[in-house]
Amino acid sequence: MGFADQRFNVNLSILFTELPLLERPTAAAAAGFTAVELWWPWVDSPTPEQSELDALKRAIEDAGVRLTGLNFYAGQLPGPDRGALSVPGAESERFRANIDVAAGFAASLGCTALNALYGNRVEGVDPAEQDALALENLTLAARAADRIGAVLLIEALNRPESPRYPLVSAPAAVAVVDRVNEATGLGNARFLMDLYHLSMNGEDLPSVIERFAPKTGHVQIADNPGRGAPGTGALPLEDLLDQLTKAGYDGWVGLEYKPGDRPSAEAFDWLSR
Ligand SMILES: O=C(O)C(=O)CO
Repeated sequence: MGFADQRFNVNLSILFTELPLLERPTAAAAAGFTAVELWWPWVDSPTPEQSELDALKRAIEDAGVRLTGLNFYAGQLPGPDRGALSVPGAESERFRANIDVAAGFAASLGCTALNALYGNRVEGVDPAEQDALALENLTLAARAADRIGAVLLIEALNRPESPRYPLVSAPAAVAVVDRVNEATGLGNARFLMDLYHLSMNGEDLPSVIERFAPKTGHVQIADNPGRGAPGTGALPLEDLLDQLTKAGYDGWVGLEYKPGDRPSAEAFDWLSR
């Protein structure tokens, strides 16, 4: 086994960002990829004009790539926001308004994985209140995902870069996955195992894989330190992905890393090594 045996897709919200959004799918195809994923591209707008959605859909179709993952509206990523669904008031309303738009867009491209970032803790608001709101919103999102035959992903981020995000360990994110599945009875909530974020939290990655591979609906990678391409840091990513395969994970692996001081098209040399 090895990198050659994995199905990689490119995250177009962190790679190829030197290009306008609509040019990124073609650039990913030119770099040899058949699938892409995206954070919600309109950071200020959970409900963009239909013409904007249509233009992105056309760009993805014309490039001949598949959209395999899409984040719901989550505010400004990778910061200062880290999601909207647990944030009472306007942000929660934006998330709710986005649910059907994001699910409709995903469905129009045959995308079957929707990632719902939880949101930061808000000072002065009881965490229990935020968690109750989150469960309500995640339940709505899971139902919308189910209507289009998709899974709802729940991701752990890392504490150093997202100190106010409450899901900063694999068990914490998986506990939310379980709560959502209990609430909906649908079973379509899954863990998004981002090996970079988990390693930043100091987690024992082989043991995370052993425990949680069966509940994992998507995997993302970047090396650590630096959130760069595999080989730029110290993570044994090839071995970890092999372990995931052996544990039964056969889904996509999202390349969610920064290209560094070079054009994104040159950030895939590790694949041919
Ligand atoms: O905000 C981040 O860093 C993410 O990984 C979002 O998916």
